[in-house]
Amino acid sequence: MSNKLTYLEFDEAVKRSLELVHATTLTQIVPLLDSLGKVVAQDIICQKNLPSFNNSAMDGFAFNHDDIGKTLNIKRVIYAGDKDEKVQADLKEGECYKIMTGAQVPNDADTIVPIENCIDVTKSSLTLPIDIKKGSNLRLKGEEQTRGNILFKKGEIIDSSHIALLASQGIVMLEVFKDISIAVLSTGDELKEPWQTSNEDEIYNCNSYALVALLKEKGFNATYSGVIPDNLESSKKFISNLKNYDVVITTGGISMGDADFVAQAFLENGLETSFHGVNVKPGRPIMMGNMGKTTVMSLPGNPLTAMVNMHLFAIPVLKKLQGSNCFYHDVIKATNQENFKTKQGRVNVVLGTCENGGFKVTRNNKYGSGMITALYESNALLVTNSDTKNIECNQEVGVIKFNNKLLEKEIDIFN
Ligand SMILES: Nc1nc2c(c(=O)[nH]1)N[C@H]1C(S)=C(S)[C@@H](COP(=O)(O)OP(=O)(O)OC[C@H]3O[C@@H](n4cnc5c(N)ncnc54)[C@H](O)[C@@H]3O)O[C@H]1N2
Ligand code: MOO
Repeated sequence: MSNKLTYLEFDEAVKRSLELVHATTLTQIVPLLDSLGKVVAQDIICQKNLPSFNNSAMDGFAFNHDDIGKTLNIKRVIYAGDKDEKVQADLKEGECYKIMTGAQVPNDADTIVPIENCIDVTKSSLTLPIDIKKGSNLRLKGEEQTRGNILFKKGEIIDSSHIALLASQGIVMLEVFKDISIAVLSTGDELKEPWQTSNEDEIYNCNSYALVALLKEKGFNATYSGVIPDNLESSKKFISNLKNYDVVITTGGISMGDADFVAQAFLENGLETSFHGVNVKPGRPIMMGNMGKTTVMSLPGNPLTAMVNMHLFAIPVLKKLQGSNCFYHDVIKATNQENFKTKQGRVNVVLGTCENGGFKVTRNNKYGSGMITALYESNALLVTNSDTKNIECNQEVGVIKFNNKLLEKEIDIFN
């Protein structure tokens, strides 16, 4: 326990927290669908043109644009999947192909007209309208992507749109960064596990479960590793067993209380503290550093604060360590719907709900750090700079939604 914490400025703490880690270099090969949510470890190069042959965007007729306005005989019908002689170019003057969406277009047709735009359509002939642009409804080989192009880059997080691209290339296995290993721990003799009986004077450990769940929501695999005991010797021993993890995240025991041994126990295990104490409300006691090859993130015990710190400070660091290119918060613009006050002299992190272009502060910003429901009632954070005293109704604000994707470039998050 230190006697007094020095509170680092928020910006500096964010900078230092990101400097603590470098992208992992460990990779693994995974099947296509198992790559969802993982960070890709190599550029993905186009191997098969998109599309890979000229094809029709409509059910209709493929013809030579010189024949516009004429009555044409239907040479044959071409279906999606037809190949070889069925798609050979063999139009004679005054002929066209009847063609289905996705079917190959022979080289002697340069334009497609949808069936409903033609005149006097019979089984064997039709008349073309005169107002058709050359090349319309013809999807050209390689117009979307050509072989050799980068489809997406190393460091991107695979989502369903990446899966579509990978499948379109016939890629069934790919290289992703191996999951970083994360241990989540609590501290405090007052804690009971949710499956235990708890008396009126005991509380349930909700932080560890909330943090493991939040990490899962963000694509990480964390292990709940127990409660660090509230005494220095046992804490030291407990922590010495965690050095194989890439990251250790703790909650509680890092403030000024007589039972706040966490910082000391980490220090005695070789922690090089990057900062302990940040000028932010809530979350002031937060501590980060490296203990050998393990990054340590000690968050305050108050449940609301622990989760807010996790969103704001910890997730970006973990994303960077996991190999993602994107580790800066995105901010969306919204209209503030209710006046509220903030504490000047500190960066404030304010909970609220961001919906339909509006931001509504939670409980008029009068909730406590120990609360659990205020977080449940919110889906976003608003960060003020230390000069801000209040946020006016109808003021445009910048908001960080809990489910935002992170960005490659840093942007201003302050209000
Ligand atoms: N003299 C001072 N006291 C405090 C300061 C300060 O600057 N000077 N800072 C306050 C702030 S701000 C915070 S936040 C808390 C953080 O303290 P700790 O990180 O040491 O957390 P604890 O004291 O261990 O616990 C705080 C609170 O949270 C409850 N808790 C802890 N772990 C869990 C858990 N896993 N699940 C649910 N609830 C948990 C714990 O019972 C306490 O009620 O310190 C202030 N004090
Ligand atoms: O960080 Mo504490 O939660 O401000 O009360």
